[in-house]
Formats: sequence, structure tokens, C-alpha cells
Amino acid sequence: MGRGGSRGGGGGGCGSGGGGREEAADPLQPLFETKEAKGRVAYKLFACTIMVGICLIWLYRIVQLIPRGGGDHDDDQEGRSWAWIGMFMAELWFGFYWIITQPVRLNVRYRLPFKDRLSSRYEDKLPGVDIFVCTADPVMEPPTLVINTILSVMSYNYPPEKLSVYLSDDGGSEFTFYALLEASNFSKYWIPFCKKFNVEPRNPEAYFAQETYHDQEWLAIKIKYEEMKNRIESATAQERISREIRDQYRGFSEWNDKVTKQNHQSIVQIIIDGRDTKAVDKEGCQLPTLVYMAREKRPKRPHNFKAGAMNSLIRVSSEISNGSIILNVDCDMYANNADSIREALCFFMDEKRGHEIAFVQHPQTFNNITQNDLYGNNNLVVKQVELAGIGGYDVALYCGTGCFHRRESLSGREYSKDYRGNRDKEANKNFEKKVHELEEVSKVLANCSYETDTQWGKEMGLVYGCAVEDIVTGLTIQCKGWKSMYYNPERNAFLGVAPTTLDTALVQFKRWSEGMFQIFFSKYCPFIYGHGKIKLGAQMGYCIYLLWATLSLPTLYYVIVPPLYLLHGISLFPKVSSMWFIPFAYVFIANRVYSLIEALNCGSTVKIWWNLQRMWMIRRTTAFLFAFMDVIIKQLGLSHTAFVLTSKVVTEDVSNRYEQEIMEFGSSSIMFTMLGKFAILNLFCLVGATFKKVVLQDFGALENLISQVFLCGMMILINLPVYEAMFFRKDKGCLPFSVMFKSIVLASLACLIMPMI
Ligand SMILES: O=c1ccn([C@@H]2O[C@H](COP(=O)(O)OP(=O)(O)O[C@H]3O[C@H](CO)[C@@H](O)[C@H](O)[C@H]3O)[C@@H](O)[C@H]2O)c(=O)[nH]1
Ligand SMILES: [Mn+2]
Repeated sequence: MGRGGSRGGGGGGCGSGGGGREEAADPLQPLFETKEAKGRVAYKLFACTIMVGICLIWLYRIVQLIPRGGGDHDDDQEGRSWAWIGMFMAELWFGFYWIITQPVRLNVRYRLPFKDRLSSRYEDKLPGVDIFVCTADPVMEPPTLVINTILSVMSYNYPPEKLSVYLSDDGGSEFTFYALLEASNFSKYWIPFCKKFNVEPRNPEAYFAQETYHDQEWLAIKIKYEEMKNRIESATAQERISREIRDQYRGFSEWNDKVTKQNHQSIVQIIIDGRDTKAVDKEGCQLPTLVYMAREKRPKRPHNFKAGAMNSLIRVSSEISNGSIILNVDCDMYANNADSIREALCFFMDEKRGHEIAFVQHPQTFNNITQNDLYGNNNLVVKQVELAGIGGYDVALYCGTGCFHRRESLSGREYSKDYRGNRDKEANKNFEKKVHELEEVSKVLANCSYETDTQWGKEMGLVYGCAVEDIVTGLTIQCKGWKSMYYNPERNAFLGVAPTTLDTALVQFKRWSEGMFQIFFSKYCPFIYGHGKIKLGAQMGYCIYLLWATLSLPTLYYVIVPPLYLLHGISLFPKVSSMWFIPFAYVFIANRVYSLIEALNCGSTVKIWWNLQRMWMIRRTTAFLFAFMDVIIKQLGLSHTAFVLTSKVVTEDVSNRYEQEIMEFGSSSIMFTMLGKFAILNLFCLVGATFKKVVLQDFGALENLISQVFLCGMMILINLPVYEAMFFRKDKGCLPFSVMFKSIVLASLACLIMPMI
């Protein structure tokens, strides 16, 4: 991409590059189109065969459980009855979960917006758009990362007088504030440069990383960027802002010795006032409004994490710019397509359906995915099949970032049949108040006490009390009668930073699976709360994710019990020669083969798929398990929701290993001990069982145990990187000795104790 050599492509002047107006304004043509995915009938047939297989498996477990005198059943039946029931339970749950994942696969739909039609019809009536960027910690989310996101959204291809960008800083950091000031200056050069050369992406860091020398103008702006970055980084490194800079901007007076992350007054600074005709870039074009906000924080007051920040932003922005469309991005999610706002507006402004749409969600995509996606961050099947399938029911999962909202629905308004949208409403800027007055009023809106005895966090704004505030908020909006759109464009609209260590990846999945399971248990359970409001297929679609945590139990059972029984020569599956073997083999193999084909179809490779299978195994046996336990503990009222931020920075050493796709362990977290234990257990069991058979020369019994040998073998194969990290690697990212020791002890204990139960 990039400038594409198209000098003068965007042309000079202050135009926002509306695009083709040639097309005749035909009001009958929709602004977006929906396409159904192909192959539904074939899939239905396939799914039916799997369903039959699952039923046969269930039937086998039941039939074999009922004791029969004599006959052809195995001799060791008595000894295995509890284990047998466990297998049945696990398979019951796997089967049930599989059913949950089916409706979405039968309803995949893609959306296609027509931004040229939008421009030709509504170029003069485009709505005001407020962009919210959230950051929470200047160390885990460095200021340069944050302002790169800010710059990318400030330079959207959209009339700047209708664009306002808000940064919420939960870190309350003067370094972030300083970086934002620097960015506002740099934007005077960056925005005209982007528009003149049609730059993509408009995140300077990403842009300069992908382009090589063009010409003097290019070099000049690159140097300007580097200098700014150096100033910011050196201020952060020295942990102080020089007197000189402090004196230049009145805003710094908000920071004194008493201000800490957890304890400070509200800070609202309008850095660029979009109403000010003097706020122009170096070409004399208007700049978008830019606001810094750090809501009040007090140690004893719950701040509700990102949801709290978003709600403050909704109120503060309603005072300052009140754009009728709100775009919400995380601080690491930069805009990767300058036309995204226009594409999203096609949904909101469509004459026929636009008024019923509350939000348009883009999938989460990342710019730091390695070739084989070691940590399974870029799950193409989820993006292209599952989410698009839920989207087929006019329901999108609000994912907290990359989402365009209608301000009214986000603020709590219910949909009604008479609602026709606010298509013709101009951006409603507050023209009466002076900047200083606006700031003072806004500070009150960002105070802790403002929400006391109000519906904020319940019926208004983002819902509080859940680690996945986004998912639950989306659901409440849908249950108020609104539709939502899932839109996965060809060119990714946003790119973020994916976790680069196993630990961060699991922390994130623990938060997600915990938050989602919590929703399932709360009054927001889609089957109850959504009953009659969203379609059953969509309710089930939600539950694919809400029930993640529950998958931990059957998976754990499967990685522990069959291997142990194998070691002791007890079979838990039908013999190969038995007819009952067929459904087991079919369901397992057909499902995995289908999953592979589905992944390949979505543009994955065999290796990516294999890595993802490993990640699912790891997530299910660690992150999901801890999430499951935490939700149960919370249900008992023993603890409260927390939000563990995922770090966006790592040391160079770690980053190198990530580039080389070497799994990063490095710490002795309990999750890794679990992981190690299961890996060792399966290894012991397979080796032990083979050894016994060799010694006893008893290969005939193997026929009964072949399924368990296979399961164990798969576990070992998928865990190869774990053994490697435990026994062979010497770098800092390997598994510490203590983990190896604990894993071996625990696995041996399990092998020894088993015959006693
Ligand atoms: O007290 C807080 C905590 C977090 N954040 C912001 O929330 C965003 C997401 O945090 P991150 O640590 O990056 O979590 P992820 O797991 O990457 O986030 C995903 O999952 C979250 C819900 O668990 C959603 O809120 C996010 O939008 C979604 O991208 C970041 O911009 C943070 O700055 C705050 O503003 N205040
Ligand atoms: Mn993130």
C-alpha cells in the first residue's frame, strides 16, 4: 500500500476526499448489501452425520453402563464404572457444545458497504463522529503507542470539523498528556501529508516501518516524527517533564506531587478546539478537535475499569462535540484504512435499515502476527465464520474496540418503531461556551460522584461489574430492540498489538472466559435475557464464547483419565473390531478434518491450524479452568471483578523469540505447572504402558486400548514445545527447573495413586 507513487492522488486543498460522485443519486439503491455464504446444504448434511455419531457415542456409554450378565462386554467393567460415568459426562458436554456451535455455521452472511453511494448522497450531511481511545497505564501502554493510534484516527478521510478525538487516560499520566500535546503539533504536518499522498496506514510508526525513502518531503516528515518520538521517550525515561515544556502549556498545572494513578481530580484539557478557526494545519485546513481526559480517581471509589472510562467519555464528549456516531478503539488499535468511517456510515445511513442499527463491529486484527501464529491470536475461523454467522442473525458481538456506535443506543435509548434515526442532524457542537468553561463543565461529568444514584453502568452506557464489559453491553443494546452489524472488510480497518508471550495470551483468555462465563450465570444469560429479543441462533452464538470456561472440565478429564487407565491397561473406549468404534473414530476424525478444511478455506495454513489446536488445548486446561473456578468463587461472593491489563511491551530478548516463534514461558506461573504436569503425565502413561506390554509380551490387549494410545500420542505431539522448553532449552524463555520438578512429581503421584482409587 502506502503512497503508491500517486503523487497528487488526494490532491491539495482541504477536501476530505469524498470519492466518486459520478454515480447518479439513486435513492433506491441501498448503501450496503448482504451476501450469503455458499455450501449450506452440504454443511447441513455433514452436520447431520456428526450428530448421529454423537448420539451413538452417548448411546454406547449408556448401554455399556447398564450391567449385563455375561455376554460380550469387557471383564473389567466393574472397576471402571465411575471413570465411565466421567467419560459419559465429558462426551455429553462436548456434544452439547458442538450443537451450540452449529446455528452460526448455517447462517454465515457477509456485508458490503458502498461508500461511493454514501458520498454522492450525503457528503454535505455527514454526521459528527467522536472517537474514543482508552489507555490505562503509561508503562504497559507506552505514550508513543497511544499517540500513534491518535494520529491515525485524527487523519481519517473525513471532514475534520466533524471529527473529534478523545483520549481517556486511566493512568492519569503527565507523560501521556505530554505525548498528546506533541502529537497535536505533529498532526499539523502529518494530516496534510497523509491527505496529499493518500498515505496508508496513517499510523506514522507503522507507515515509516513499511516504506523506504521516497523524497525530501517524505524524509522531512519522517525526521520530524523521529524527533518527536525521541522527545517523548526521553521524557518518559527520565521520568520528568522539563520546566521549559511545563511552562509552555497551562495543562501541566493539573499535575502536582499528590496526583497518582489511583488518586487525582478530574482532568479535562481541550488540546485542539475544533471550533477555533485558527486551529489549522500547515496547509491552512481545519484540524479535528482533540481532548485529553483523566476522570477522577479516588482509592475507595470503584472506577469500573474501561467501562467507567467509556461512560465518562460519553458524557464529556456530549458536552463538547456530541457527535451522533461514536467510534471506540483501544489505545493499541490504530486505524488501518482511512475510509473506515465512511464504510461504517453506509450501515447507519442506509435509508431502509440504517435507523435500526445500533453498532457496527469490526473484528480484532493485529499487526504483529508471526508467520505461523504461534499463540493462535489471529483466529481466522472465528472472524470469517463464527462472528459472521452470528452477524447473520443481525447480531454482532461488541468487542470493545473497532466498533462504531450510535450515540443514542450506547447511551441507553431503547429502539422504537417510530425511530427514524438522526440522519440529517448536524454535528451539534457547543458553540456558546468558551474552552475554559467547557473544560470546567466536563470535569464535573468525569467526577466519581457524578454517577451516584444514576442509571450509568446499568441502563445507561457500558454495563459495570463484568470483565468483558463490551460483550454484556452489546447484548443489552440488542435486547433493547436494536440490530447490530458485523463487518469484516477486505482491508483490515484496525490493527492492534497481539500478546507476544504465552503468559499474556493466557491472562487475556482468562479474563475473557471468566467475564463471559460470569455473564452466562448472571441475569444477562442470553437464553433468558435475550429470549424473544434476539433469535435463538444468536443466543446460541453468544454461548459459544460464554461457555468457554466450562470446556475446561471435560478437556481436563480427557487429558488425565484415559492416559492413566491406559497405564493400568483398562480400556475406556470400544475395541477396534467393535461396531461401536466407528462413531468414535468418525466423530473425532471428521471433526478435526472439517476444522482443518474450514481453517484452510479461511486462508490459514496447516501449521497455523496445528498451532491453534495447541493453543486451544493450553487455554482449555489452564486459563479456562482458572476462570471457571474464579467465577464459582465469585458466585459465592468471595471476590470481585478485576481487569488485568495485557502488556503491549516486551524486552528485546522476548521479542526476538516471538519473531522466531519460540514459545515464551520464562516464569513459574501456576498455569505453566499445570501445563507441564499434563504433558509429563501423558508421556509417562504412554511410555509406561508400552513398556509393560513389551515386558509382558501382551500385544493383544493393545487392541482394546488403541483409542487411548491415540489420544495420548496426540497429546504428546501437541505438547512437543513444552517438553522442549522443559528439558532442552537453555534460553530465558524456557520452563524453569521448579516447574519441571513439580510437573514430574505431580504426574508420578497421579500414576501411583490411581490404582488405589
Ligand atoms: O482500567 C482500565 C483497564 C483497561 N482500559 C483500556 O481497555 C483497553 C483494553 O485493555 P487490554 O489490556 O488491551 O485488554 P484486551 O484483552 O486486549 O482487550 C479486549 O478485551 C477487553 C475486555 O476484556 C475489551 O475491553 C477490549 O476493548 C478488547 O480489545 C485498553 O485500551 C486499556 O487501556 C482502561 O481504559 N481502563
Ligand atoms: Mn489489547
